[in-house]
Amino acid sequence: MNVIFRFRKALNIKKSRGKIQQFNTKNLQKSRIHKNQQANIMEQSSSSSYSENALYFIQVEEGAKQPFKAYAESAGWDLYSLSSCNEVIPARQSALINTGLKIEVPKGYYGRVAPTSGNAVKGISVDAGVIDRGYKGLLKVLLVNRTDKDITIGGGVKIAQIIIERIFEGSAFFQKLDGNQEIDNQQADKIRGENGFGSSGTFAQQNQQ
Ligand SMILES: O=c1ccn([C@H]2C[C@H](O)[C@@H](COP(=O)(O)OP(=O)(O)OP(=O)(O)O)O2)c(=O)[nH]1
Repeated sequence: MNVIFRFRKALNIKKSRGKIQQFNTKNLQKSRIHKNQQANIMEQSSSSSYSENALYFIQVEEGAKQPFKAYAESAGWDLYSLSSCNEVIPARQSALINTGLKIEVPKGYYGRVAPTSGNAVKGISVDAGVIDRGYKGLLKVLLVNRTDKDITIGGGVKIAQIIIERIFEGSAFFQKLDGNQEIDNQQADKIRGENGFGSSGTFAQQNQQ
């Protein structure tokens, strides 16, 4: 699986014998590999073509940092706060921290945002964390402050990691007690787009009805 970091601006255009050579999926092999080889991530301009079998991290906000794999065999890519971040998470509360990135998850996978052990031992954990394929909104991390003191999340700090996991994409059936078989495709046909964080209903809303 290719892992690609797309810059908001087309940074990866290089001049070759007077011609402009632009990276796309056809010449990914020639793409400049990020300085840290262990990161196993290729930089690409935003105008390059798209493959549904690759993982893309797309920089959409100024100060968004490229995800990083610390070791070749790390399960996840580390995620960072925006360079301008200065968010206080009050004691025993949580806050959504923006990464400034969008993500394109490859077909057959989803992204799981998980805590890093380094943050967890300091009492900072992660909630929620399911990133659906087809989600077009900003990738945000729900950080939980489990300590009795307020914690300030500064700019460009490691907040979590994202692991890309396989999912089942076959048909689902609901068999009723009377033996009639129904397939409920109402939700499956909807396009998520930028909807998230309770767009399809929440526990609180159900209780209000
Ligand atoms: O930690 C998270 C969790 C979710 N999301 C985004 C991506 C995900 O695809 C979307 C919806 O998340 P989820 O399905 O968990 O939330 P929901 O409460 O069920 O919302 P919805 O009704 O919009 O599905 O929100 C994040 O950016 N960070």
